[in-house]
Amino acid sequence: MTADILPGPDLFDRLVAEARPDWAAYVDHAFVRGMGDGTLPQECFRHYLVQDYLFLIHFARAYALAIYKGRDLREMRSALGGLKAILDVEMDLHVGLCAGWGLSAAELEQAAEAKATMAYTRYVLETGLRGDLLDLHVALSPCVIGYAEIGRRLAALPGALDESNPYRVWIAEYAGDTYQEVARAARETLDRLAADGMTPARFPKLLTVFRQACRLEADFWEMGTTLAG
Ligand SMILES: Cc1ncc(C[n+]2csc(CCO)c2C)c(N)n1
Repeated sequence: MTADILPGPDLFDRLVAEARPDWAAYVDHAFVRGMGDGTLPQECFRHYLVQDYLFLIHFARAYALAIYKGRDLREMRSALGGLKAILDVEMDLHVGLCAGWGLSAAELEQAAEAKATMAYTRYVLETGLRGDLLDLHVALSPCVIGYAEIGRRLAALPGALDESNPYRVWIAEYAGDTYQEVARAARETLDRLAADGMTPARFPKLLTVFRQACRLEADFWEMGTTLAG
């Protein structure tokens, strides 16, 4: 390794360390706390679920873009795995969760996209379009890895997983081993890409993308909290 190449490991931790206020505003948003103690108004959660359905569709498109941006078959197949997981598994899980909250598939399909959903998803897609695979994965990382941290934090709160908390299914899903493993793999992907010739000059640019994505995640919670369209 030459002196001007930063080591790959722990890129995600370094981004979080440099973006603390934005990260904290996202993972500790009032919407999140309201899920933990069960006080979040249920109409806020329903609004969030509908917008998250639209969000996941664009998220799938971002993984499709990651296939295109892959530099070899290994990277392309890895992104294909993420795309298939969303289209074949996550979307069905989400539609099932929505059904439990009284939201029909037709309702989801007809919903108008809120501005916060548009802003966040298009920012991620645009970052990936103009940049390389590392830019795209950094833009995706607050979403993929952030939800694992939120799930873990909430599950550790007393009573969060009790029968009486209407949000226990959501919390258990993200705190569960399957999702924690998805987040661990996303960290590994970042480290692998960063180890592949990332220069020190690159870090501030990636940090800008990371901070922006954290702010847009916080805006997504805010949209749910205020029922904004
Ligand atoms: C606004 C918002 N941010 C993050 C996630 C979490 N998430 C996004 S895609 C996906 C599947 C990864 O394979 C998961 C778990 C979400 N649902 N909504």
